[in-house]
Amino acid sequence: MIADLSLYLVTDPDLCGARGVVETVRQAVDGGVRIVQLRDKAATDADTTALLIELSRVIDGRALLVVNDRLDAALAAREQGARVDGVHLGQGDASVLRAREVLGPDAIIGLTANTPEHLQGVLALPEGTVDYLGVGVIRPTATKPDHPPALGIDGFEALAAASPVPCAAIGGVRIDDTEALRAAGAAGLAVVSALCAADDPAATAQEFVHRWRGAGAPRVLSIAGSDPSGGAGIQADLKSIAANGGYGMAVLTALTAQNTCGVRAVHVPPPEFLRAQLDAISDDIVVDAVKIGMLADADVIRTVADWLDEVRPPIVVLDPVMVATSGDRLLDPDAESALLGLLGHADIVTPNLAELAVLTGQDVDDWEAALAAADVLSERFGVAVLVKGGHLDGDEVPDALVDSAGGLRHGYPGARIATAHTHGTGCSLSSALATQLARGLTPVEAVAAARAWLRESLRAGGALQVGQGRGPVSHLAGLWRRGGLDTAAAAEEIREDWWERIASVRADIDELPFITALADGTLARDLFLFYLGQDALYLRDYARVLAEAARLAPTSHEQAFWAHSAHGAIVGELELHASWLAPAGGGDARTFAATPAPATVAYLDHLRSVAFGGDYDELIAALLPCFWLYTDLGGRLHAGELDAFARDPRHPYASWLETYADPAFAAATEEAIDHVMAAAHRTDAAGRQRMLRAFTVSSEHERAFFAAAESPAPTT
Ligand SMILES: Nc1ncnc2c1ncn2[C@@H]1O[C@H](COP(=O)(O)OP(=O)(O)OP(=O)(O)O)[C@@H](O)[C@H]1O
Ligand SMILES: Cc1ncc(CO)c(N)n1
Ligand SMILES: [Mg+2]
Repeated sequence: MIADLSLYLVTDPDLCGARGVVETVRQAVDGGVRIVQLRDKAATDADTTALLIELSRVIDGRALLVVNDRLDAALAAREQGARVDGVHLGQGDASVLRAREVLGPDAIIGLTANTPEHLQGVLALPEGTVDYLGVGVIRPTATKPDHPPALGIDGFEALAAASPVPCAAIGGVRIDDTEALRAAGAAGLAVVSALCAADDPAATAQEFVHRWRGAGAPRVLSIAGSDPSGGAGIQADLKSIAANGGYGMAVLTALTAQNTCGVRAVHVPPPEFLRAQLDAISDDIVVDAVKIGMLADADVIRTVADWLDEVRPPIVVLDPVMVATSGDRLLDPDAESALLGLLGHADIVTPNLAELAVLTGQDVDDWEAALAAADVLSERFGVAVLVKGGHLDGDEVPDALVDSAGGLRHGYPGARIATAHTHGTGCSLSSALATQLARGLTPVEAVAAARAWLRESLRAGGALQVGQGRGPVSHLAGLWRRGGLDTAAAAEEIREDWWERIASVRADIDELPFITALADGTLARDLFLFYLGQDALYLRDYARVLAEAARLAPTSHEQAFWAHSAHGAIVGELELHASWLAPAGGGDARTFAATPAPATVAYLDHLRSVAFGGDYDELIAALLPCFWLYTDLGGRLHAGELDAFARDPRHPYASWLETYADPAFAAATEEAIDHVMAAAHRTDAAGRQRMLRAFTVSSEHERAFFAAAESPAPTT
C-alpha cells in the first residue's frame, strides 16, 4: 500500500508539554493527520513499546503509525497486538534492508534524505526497500538543532524530482509553504512544532489539510457498476468528478447491460478480481476520496469493506444504490443487511427515500418522515446522512444533510426542474460530493456546490437527446456553456501565434546589455535607478490606462480584474520602486522626480492613443505585453535561466527579481491573457488584426524601454 503522507505528524515530547504525546496525537488525527511518527530520542525501548501500543489504540486505524529508529520497539509492540505500520530511519540509524527483512513487505519504511548522495543510496537499494523519503530541512528549525543547511523550496524540488519514491517535506515547514511545496512535488508536509505546540492540534491539522487539499486536484475513486449508456454508474461518476475539479478513477463492481429504458442484464465479476482492481489502485495511488455506488451482492460488499478497513481513505461517500431510476434492482435483496455493515465505513451516506426506508426499517412517506429516519440512521451508525428528495411528489425537491455528531440538520430547498431526464442523478450527486469534499470544502458547502452543479446539469440534460427513456443529465454543461472547448482551442491557437510573432523582440530583450547585466548582478546602480525612475513614471500612467480598460470592460468580472490590476500597479509595484528611489522618505516627489525619457514618453503615448480610441479589445491587447513579457522574463530570471546568480538572495537587485517572479503576478498575467484571447476569438478578422498590431507595437516599446536604460540620456 502506498502511504498517504499528505499531513505527517512527528511527535516531540517536550513540545507536546502537559497535554502529552498521546492526547496530542489523538487530536491531530481527529483533525486529519494521515501518518504519525513517534519520535523520542531519550525514551527507553520499553517506554517506546508501551507508547506505541497506546498510540495504536487512539489512532484506531485512522492514520498510519511509524516509529523513529526503534525497530525492536516496533516489533515488540506488534507482538502485543498493536498496529505499527513501520519505521522511519535516519541516515545513521539501523539499516533499511534489515528493517524491511524483519517488518515484511507490507510495512511502511521511511528514510531521511537531504543530499543527492542520499538519493544515490536509495537508488542502489533493491526496489521496494524504502517507501518514502523525509526530505529537509526546508527552513532552519529549532526542533532539530543539528540539522543540515536548509534546502529551501527550490532545493526540495530538485531532490524530489530525482527521487524514486514519494517525498515528504520536513523541517521548519510553515502553513504558508503548503501550495509552493505541493507544486514542488511534495507528497506531503511533515510537521513537528506546528502541531505539537499548537493550542488546538485538531484545528491546526484541519487548517493544514484544508490548505493541502486546496492546492491540488483530488484523486477520487469510484467503486461502482458500469452503465454502458453513460448516464449512471462509473461513467457518470468519472464525468461528475472531472466536472467538479477532480481526477477520476473507477473500480468496477459489476457490469450492467443497460440503457435509458432499463437494465437488461447484470454480470458480477469474481470478488478476487474486484480485490485485484482495488489493490492495483491503493498500491500505487494515494486516494483522496472514495465514492461507492452499485455493490450487487454480499460478496462484493464484504470485499469492499475489507479493503476500506486496510486502506482507510480519508473521505468515503456511500450511495446505497438498491434500485435504478427505471425500477430495476441493482442489489440482491439478501445483501441489504450486509450494506448496513458498510455504513460504519462511510463518512456520508446518500439515500433516496426508498433506500432510507429499507436502511432504517421505517416508513418514509413524506419529507418529515424522511428527516426523522435520517436522524435515526445517522445516530445508529455514526454517519452523516444526505437525504435526497428527488422522489417526493410535488414541485419541491429538497435535500437535507444530517450531521453524524449532534444530529445538526442543514436543509437545501429546491424547486423541481421540469425534466424527465434524471437517469443517474444519484450517482452524479454522490461523486460530485466526494470530489468537493476532497477539494477541502466542509460537508455543508460541498453539498451546496454539488447540488448547484447538478441542477445546471439537469437543466441541460434534455438537449443531449440521449435515448428514448429517462435520459442522462449533461455533466459538462457548465464547462461547455462557459465558452470551454471551441473557445479554449481557438484562444490557445491565437495565443501561440501572437507569442511567436514577438519572438524576435523577446530574443532581442534577452540580449540587451541592460538585461544581461541585471541577470548577473553587474548592472551599475545608477543605470538601475535610472530604469526604476522611468518605470515609476511609466507605471503611474499605465495604471491610469488600466483604469480606462476597467471603464470600458463588458462584464463586471473583467472590470474588476483591470481595476485590481490598476491598483496593483500603483500600489504594489510602485512600493518597490519607492523603496529604491525614496528610501529615506520623500514620497511621490522623489519617486516621480525623473524627467521622462523619449522611450517612456513614446510607450505611454501609444497606450494613451489606443485608450483614446475607445476600443476595449484593442486596449487590452496593448496592455498585455507589460504583463506577459515581465512574467516571462521575471520567471526565467528567477529560475536562473539567464544567469544562475539571479537565484541568489544576495543578488543586488533581488527584491526587483522577486516582484516579477511572484506567483500572484503570474496568475494575473494568465488571466489577462485569457481575457485578451477570448476577445480576439470573439471579434472579426479586422478587429483581431487591430488587436495584434496594438500588441506588437507595445512589445516593441517594451524593448525600447529596456534599451533606453543602457545609456540613459542625461537627466537633470
Ligand atoms: N427534477 C428534479 N429537479 C431538481 N432536482 C432533482 C430532480 N430530480 C432529482 N433531483 C435531485 O437529484 C438528486 C438525486 O436525487 P434522487 O432522490 O433522485 O436520488 P436517486 O433516486 O438516488 O437517483 P438515481 O435514480 O440516479 O439513483 C437530489 O439532489 C435531488 O434533489
Ligand atoms: C451501474 C448503475 N449504477 C447505479 C445506477 C443508479 O442509477 C444505475 N442505473 N446503474
Ligand atoms: Mg440512487
